[in-house]
Amino acid sequence: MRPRRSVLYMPAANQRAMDKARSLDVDAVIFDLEDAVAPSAKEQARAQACAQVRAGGYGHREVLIRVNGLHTPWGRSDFEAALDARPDGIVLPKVEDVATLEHYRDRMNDVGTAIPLWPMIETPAGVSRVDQIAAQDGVAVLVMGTSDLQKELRLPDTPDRQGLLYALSRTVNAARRHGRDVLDGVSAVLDDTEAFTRLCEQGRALGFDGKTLVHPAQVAPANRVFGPTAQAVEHARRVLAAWQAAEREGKGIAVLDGKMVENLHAADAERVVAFAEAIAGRAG
Ligand SMILES: CC(C)(COP(=O)(O)OP(=O)(O)OC[C@H]1O[C@@H](n2cnc3c(N)ncnc32)[C@H](O)[C@@H]1OP(=O)(O)O)[C@@H](O)C(=O)NCCC(=O)NCCSC(=O)C[C@H](O)C(=O)O
Ligand SMILES: [Mg+2]
Repeated sequence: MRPRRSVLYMPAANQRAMDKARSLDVDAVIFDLEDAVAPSAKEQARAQACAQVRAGGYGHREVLIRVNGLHTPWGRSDFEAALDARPDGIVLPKVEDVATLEHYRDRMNDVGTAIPLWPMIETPAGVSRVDQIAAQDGVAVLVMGTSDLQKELRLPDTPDRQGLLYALSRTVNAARRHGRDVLDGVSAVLDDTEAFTRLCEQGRALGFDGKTLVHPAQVAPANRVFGPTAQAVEHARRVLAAWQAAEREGKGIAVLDGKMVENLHAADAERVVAFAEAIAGRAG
């Protein structure tokens, strides 16, 4: 199990941010070559992102590169350079169909490499085809691009994200159906921890594994909300103990604190404990 509670973007043109990420308590970092980089800085950013991946030093953190789309002047060269640098994953913006993913996969086959793909769902077409996208070999994580999607859908910027709920839930459903992780989109709120925490809680309630972030101040709230609480871990351990005791007695069902415990509760508890152990191992 891989914790992906906090996944921080940074512009690959910003050397200082990429250096700083080595000391942040994030689960993953994304060096962005797409929207956070001005056209005039694209080539330099690409070279810096790849150099940073090669230099390493990010410890337990997954390191990813977000490339520009295939329809842009930089997309193909970004992908080639990323394949060469071998990050832990490649984030693909605005994926709308299976053919796009096949192109990337064919290219990886050509050069005999396989790097996990993290397609972004951030257009109406992407939302409509998200199940087919999630089903593709090589896809590890689905990433919501809520800023682009909000723009495409012409949605007002409301704190409850009402207009996005269909796309968010549809994407979570597709991810779960095909066994992928799924990340919520970014928030531009940098100076209001309470408001940002509420957004994380909404994402957690919708079923996301974690949130994509744009600033170090967002890391701690995301880790807190998307990680299991100490009480949840303690409860999960008790559920497992009760279930194992029932199994030893040849029973297919247990009772704990006046509540029925079935196989599915035990499986969920196992996942919570494994998640907590993965986070603890990561910290160590
Ligand atoms: C938003 C920012 C431009 C703000 O930057 P800045 O003014 O430098 O912030 P601070 O002065 O508060 O920074 C304090 C220190 O933290 C470092 N820092 C800041 N941001 C990051 C970061 N993202 N990663 C790592 N480190 C960061 C600063 O360097 C300061 O360090 P120090 O000097 O040592 O004290 C900036 O936060 C920023 O650029 N954020 C990322 C923006 C980004 O990548 N956007 C693209 C991805 S989101 C997207 O595209 C949406 C998606 O596609 C969709 O459609 O939804
Ligand atoms: Mg976007």
